[in-house]
Parts: sequence; C-alpha cells; structure tokens
Amino acid sequence: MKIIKFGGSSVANQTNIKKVFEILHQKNSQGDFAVVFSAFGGVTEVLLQSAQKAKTGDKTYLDDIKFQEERHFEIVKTMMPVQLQSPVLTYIKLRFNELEDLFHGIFLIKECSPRTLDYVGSFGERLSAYILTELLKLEGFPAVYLDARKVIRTNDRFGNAKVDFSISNDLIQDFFHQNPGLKVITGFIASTEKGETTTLGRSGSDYTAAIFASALNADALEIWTDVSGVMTSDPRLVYSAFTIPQLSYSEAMELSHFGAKVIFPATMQPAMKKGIPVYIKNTFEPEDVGTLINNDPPNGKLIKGISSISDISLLNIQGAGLIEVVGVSRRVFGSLAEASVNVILISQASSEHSICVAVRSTEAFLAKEAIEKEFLYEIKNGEMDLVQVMKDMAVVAAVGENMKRNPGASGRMFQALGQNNVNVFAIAQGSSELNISAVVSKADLQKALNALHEAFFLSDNKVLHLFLVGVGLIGKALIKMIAIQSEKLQRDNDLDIQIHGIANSRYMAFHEDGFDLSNCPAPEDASDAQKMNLDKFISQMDEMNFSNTVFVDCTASQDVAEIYERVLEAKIAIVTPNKKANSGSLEKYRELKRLAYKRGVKFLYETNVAAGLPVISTLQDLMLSGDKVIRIEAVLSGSMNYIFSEFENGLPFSEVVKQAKEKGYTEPDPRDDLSGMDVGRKILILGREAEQELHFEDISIQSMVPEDCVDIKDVQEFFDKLKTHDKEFEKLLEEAKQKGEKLRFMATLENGKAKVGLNSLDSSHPFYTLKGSDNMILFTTERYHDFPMIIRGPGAGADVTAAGVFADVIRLGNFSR
Ligand SMILES: NC(=O)C1=CN([C@@H]2O[C@H](COP(=O)(O)OP(=O)(O)OC[C@H]3O[C@@H](n4cnc5c(N)ncnc54)[C@H](O)[C@@H]3O)[C@@H](O)[C@H]2O)C=CC1
Ligand SMILES: N[C@@H](CC=O)C(=O)O
Ligand code: NA
Repeated sequence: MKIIKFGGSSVANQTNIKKVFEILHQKNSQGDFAVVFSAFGGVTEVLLQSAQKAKTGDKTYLDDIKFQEERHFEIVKTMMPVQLQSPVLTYIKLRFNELEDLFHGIFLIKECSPRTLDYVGSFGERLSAYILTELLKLEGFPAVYLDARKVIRTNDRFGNAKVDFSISNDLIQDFFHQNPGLKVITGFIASTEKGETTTLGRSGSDYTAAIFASALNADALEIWTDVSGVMTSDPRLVYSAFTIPQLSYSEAMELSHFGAKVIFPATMQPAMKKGIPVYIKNTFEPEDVGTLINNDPPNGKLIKGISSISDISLLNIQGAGLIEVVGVSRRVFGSLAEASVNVILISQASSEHSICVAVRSTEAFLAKEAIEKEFLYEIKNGEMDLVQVMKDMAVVAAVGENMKRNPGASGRMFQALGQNNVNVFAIAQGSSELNISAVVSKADLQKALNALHEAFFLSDNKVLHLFLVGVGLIGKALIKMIAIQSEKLQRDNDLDIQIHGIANSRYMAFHEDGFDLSNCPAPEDASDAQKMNLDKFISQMDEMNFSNTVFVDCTASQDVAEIYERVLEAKIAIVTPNKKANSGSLEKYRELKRLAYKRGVKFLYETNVAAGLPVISTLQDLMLSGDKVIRIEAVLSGSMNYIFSEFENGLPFSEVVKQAKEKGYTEPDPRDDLSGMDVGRKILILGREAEQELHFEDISIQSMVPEDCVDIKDVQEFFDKLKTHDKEFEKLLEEAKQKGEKLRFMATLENGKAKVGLNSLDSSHPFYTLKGSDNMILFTTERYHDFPMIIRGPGAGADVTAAGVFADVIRLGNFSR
C-alpha cells in the first residue's frame, strides 16, 4: 500500500488535474494505493481571507466566494459529461450556500473564532476531494470519498490540532477494511471527539498523508508537488542548484528547517517513526527522479545541501561581569523566552566574555529590550554592556550527516567563504554534526551560498563568473578562445569559466546560466539586450552576486577605467588590457593596488604592456625578489614597429598605418599609437611597476601625428589627410637608409625620466632586427647588470592579446582555489 498526496498546485485547474490522472493511471499497475488531495490551489487562503473581510465588515467577501464557486463549477463543467454533472454541482452549491450563511454570521457578529476559521478552512479540501472522487470514477477508478474528519481524531487546539494516534489509527484501519476501492482523502482536516472540525496546521495535507501512511504501515509515501524534490540550495539564489536524490530523515529536517519549502519537518514524523520512505515528486515533470527520504545510511556527499535564513539580527551580550558567573545564560534565554522571541542560533566562546544569539530581525528590538531589562543592574554597574544589535544578517548552513565520519567539512566551508571575502560574524555547530551554521552579512548571502555550493557540489570545479565590457576585437577573440578551451580546462584543471554579462558601447545583456560561448551573440543581438549603461552593468553584476566574479574590461575607455574602484570595493576581481587606469594619476594607480589588496581580490593587467608577452609579471617578480631596475629600453608598440619596419619595403606610410589597423595592432584610434601616447602609457606603467614615482609629465613624447591630423574627428578622414604627408615620412626613411640604419619607435626610462620617440639605429642595436608587430624590452637591473634581461616577441594583435587576457583569467582561477 502506498499513500500518494497531491498539493494544491497539482490540482489548481483542469490541465493540472489531467496530469494527476495520468500519474494515477500509471500507478494502477503498481499495486494498492490511496490518494490525499489538498484544496484546489489557493482556495483555502481565499476563504480564510474572506472570513477576515466579513469580520471587518468588508462585503467584498461575497465576490470572493462567488468567484471560488464559479471556479469549482467550471472544473466540473469542463471535465464531466453534462448528464452526470447535476449531483456534483448540487454538492458544490450546497457547500457554498453553507459558506455564505457562515460568512453572513461572521459579518453580523463581527467575530471569527479559531474554531470557526477551522470550519471555514475545511471547505477547500472537502470540495476538491469530493469532486476529484467523482472525476476519478469517470476515469474508471473504484473511487471512495473519505472525509478525514471521520477518521483523524484530534484535541481542540483549533488551527494546529494535536492528533490522537491510537484512536485515529484504529478508525483509519477500520474504514479501510470496511470500504474496498480507491480511497480519495481530504488533506488538512480532522475533528475532535465532539465532532468539531479541526485543521492540522502548516502543510497539513502532507501531515494527513503521513498519518495514513503510518496507520496503514504503507510501503511508501509519495508527496507530489510543483518542484522536483529537495534541492541542494535555493534555486532562486544558486542557479546551479540541483535535486538531492536521497536524504536521511534528519537531513531533510535540517534542510526544511532552513526554509526549503518542499517539506515541513513535523509532517514527516509519523512516516519517519515507522521508517516509511518518503518520495518528493514533481507532478509537472513526473519523469524527474525526485528526492527519496529514508533511513538508509548517508552515502556519497560530505554535505547534502546548503540552506539559509535571511533577515536575521545578531545580538551580542558581553561584559567583564559575565565571566565565570553561573546562571547568565539561563537569564539571557529565560528573558528571551518570556518575550516570546525565537532563538535561531547561539554561540558562546569559552572565554565566556560574550554570548551571541541570532533572532529574526522583526524580533530583534524585543529581544534587546528583554535582555537589557533582565540585566538592568549589571548594565548600570558597568559589568555588562548594552546589547549590541547587528542588523541585516543571514545564516548559511551546510547540512549533511556524513560530516560525522569525515573531518574537513568546516575547513572547506570556511575556506570557501574566506576566499570569496565573505566575513563570518558567528559560527555554530552542534555535536550532532548535522549542520554547520555561519552568520554572514545579508548582502553577502547569495555569494556565500554560491561559494559553498561550488565548494561542496560542483565536482570540485572552480567556477569563474565573468562580466565582459568591450566585445570588440580583443573581447570577441577572448570569448572564442574560452569556448575552444573550456572543455580541457574543466577536464584537466577543474576550472569552469562562464560569461554572464557582455557589453559594448551601445548595448549590454546578461545571462544567469552563462552565455553559450560557442555561439555567443553580440550584445545587441542577445535576447534581453538593453541600452548600455555602465552604472547599471556594475549594479547588475553586483546583484547577480556570484562567487569568484571577474570584471573583464576589453575597452580602451576612460569611463570604464573610472569604475574600477567601485568594482574592487565590491570584492570583484579585474582583468584588463585597458591601460587607462594604470596610466592615470599615480595616486589612482596606487589606490587601485591598495584596494585590491585590502579587499583580497586580484587586479591583473599583464596585457597593458606588450600584449601577451610576460613583461609585467616578470618585472613584478624581479621587484618582489629584491632586484632594482636601473634602465628600461624598449620597443613597446606592435603597431609602430609594424609601421616602421613594413614601411621599409616601399609602401606609402599612410598605407602601412591602415594595414596595421586592419591587422588589429593599433588602438581603436591609430593616432593613439602614432602620437606616442600608447607607448608613453606603457613606459609609465613599467616605471610604476619598477616602484618609481613616475608621472605622465615625467615622460617626453615625440608625436608622429602631423599637426593638421590631430583634430580630425573621423578616423577615415584622418587616413585621407595622412596621405598628404607620405612624402615627409619617406624622407625620414631615406635619411636612415643612407646611414645604413633603421627607424624604431622606442621608449627609454632611466633616472626617473622617460623618453618616447623615433630613433635611427645602426645594426649593432638589438632593436635593429625587429620585425612585424615585435616588441622587445631590455631590463638592466642590479642583478642583470652587465647584460640586460630581454623579452621579445609579437606585442600586438587580437590573438596574442586575448591569450594574455585569458591567461590572467586562468591565473585568477588558481589564486582563488
Ligand atoms: N589590439 C591590441 O593588440 C591590443 C589591445 N589592447 C587593449 O585592448 C583594449 C581593446 O582593444 P580592441 O579590442 O582592439 O578595441 P575595439 O575598438 O575593437 O573594441 C573596444 C570595445 O569596447 C567597447 N566600448 C568602448 N567604450 C565603451 C564603454 N564606455 N562601455 C562599454 N563598451 C565600450 C566598444 O564598443 C568595443 O566593442 C584596448 O584598451 C587596447 O589598448 C592591449 C594590448 C594589445
Ligand atoms: N596598440 C598597441 C597594442 C596594445 O597595447 C600596439 O600597437 O602595441
Ligand atoms: Na604583457
């Protein structure tokens, strides 16, 4: 024998009811069963509200019950042949007439006792189970209607009545013996010895089902609802949450205690006592496995689920007068109990200097008052401080019985929180080792849940959640590269990279699960594309509140660089090829580094200089290991090197500049390269990385942009104008050629001063042989004194730059492991 219970949403309308019938037809071949139904979705709530309306003299209760009556009629009229409808419609009509009389009484005397409310609350189930019995007969089932008030006996605590199991069990067994056929049972309702209607409290229909399962020693109890079982975490906050296949009763209790709405612990008690397995199944996805709750020993995962309670406050009770004084905690908790404050979490360190309790925020003030009143004398004498209240807190808890046998759960939990910069305000773990709870700030809740979910469930994979501003040449190449490499990274490096936000200067779009990278749309083509607004982009990134979030800036925009402080403040890492932030004021450069350090997040910008070549990281390593930079000599512009080396082969100057742009070597506006600004920025950044107090004014820059080209707005027009200067550049080339030299645009930094400009170099110079987009950097340092350290290779272009950005992102994955 099985007891199968369907919740209100499963029978909310004709379509859903048909789904329920399909499920029951399938059950038919699997042995004996009885069915428990809730009221049609939402009916009981409306009836109880209508009773309140009637009590306050609000006559619209009449409209509400009319509407509900119609709803019940409608189901019968659409699901039953006309000739059979009459008795069922009459039954409905009679019930609603009773209700109307009842409400009229409430309306007149302006009173509605808990006893009356229980009676009102019984109509929903009585109607649904009766109608469904008749419909099931039409489906060929030998259905027998059972009003559970006949067989479940309770005391008269209306609203939340206590069941007398010995009487109820007998009555249930008798009814089943005497009435063959498929019993169709009303959930939620029961009656007292005197025949007064009572209800079984929150999730009462589940409880009814468990009572029947226990009384009949059922083989199984199935709870059919609108979700596919108990999930590892709240899916609204943790997008990667999934259904837990099996839980022990205790685990299910712990998880449901924390607000997993699927089951209510008390309802399981009767089934649990008899060891009856409980299945949670989804009426709308019947093929889904669902969750099995039973007595089987816990297996597999260390932790089964991560749950949370938001909106709590933390009370700190402290003072020297508390140490080694017997009876303090009795007084604290006694005063809270007297004030009817429910304590959610308790923590006291063995120093006894403070006791910390978490309560619902709505009860925080009451709690503070109660404790302060109790300790009035101690507070007056300075033996105890006033109770501190920290608002806007939340509890996150890792739940699982396997913790008992395996050390390491708390290590993993607090490592994950720490690495994601989630501050923990209090911790509690009982010796049952079923749950470790931590109090965190409410603003960190989603991040904490995701971090824990990743740490315990995602097959040990680290997930980086990227938000990419600037889907241009480099941004697009980056997306492509991640798409190609992602399988290998997941397989060999346990690293999963998802992109949740994309933007260019016009549009932005977001995707909770991450865009499909092998087919990633342009921001303007994404399904929910919105006009780009940087402020909103950052807010949205912040709100999505993923752990391991990375802001990737692939623009050349000053505006975007201005937002870095806010990003780092939000404990979000930054990876960028954009040089604007690091080449602004020295204060800003230092502030960003300080902030990243303070917030414990990384700010990586290897591609600021020489694209993917390891220049910045190498210089940082030199500095960290105690070296000192004496001189830097470098060709730092891929486009300028391309231009001046290709130009030797006879093409006009303006033509080679155009080619450099087409090859993706130049800045979005190639005049940033020609003017020396880009190289100026790079040598400035290198100087700063070499711990020199370098300002942009300390750099003398020779611009190669002809004066009449400076102010032209349109890039194409600039190219036209540049053509008129081809001869001047040819002359420069000719002069160098005659001396057997080559033109190289380079930068030098020595004695706190930097110079950027065009040089004519003979064949003895290391830069003489550079080709194409090559960069070359010579570091002369205290250690590399006689011969400089040399880094050389292509230093511009979509692929080498995107690869450098990608490498920084992967580095983040290693840092945050
Ligand atoms: N091209 C190269 O070889 C290298 C480039 N870089 C740097 O990479 C960055 C990107 O360069 P490219 O991809 O070549 O430029 P691009 O012009 O192709 O792309 C820039 C993208 O940023 C977007 N954008 C601009 N301002 C924006 C704003 N305020 N908000 C949102 N989006 C905005 C644009 O719409 C465009 O999609 C630049 O900072 C550049 O200096 C660094 C090393 C090498
Ligand atoms: N435009 C730059 C590339 C980016 O840093 C160059 O030409 O080197
Ligand atoms: Na680099």
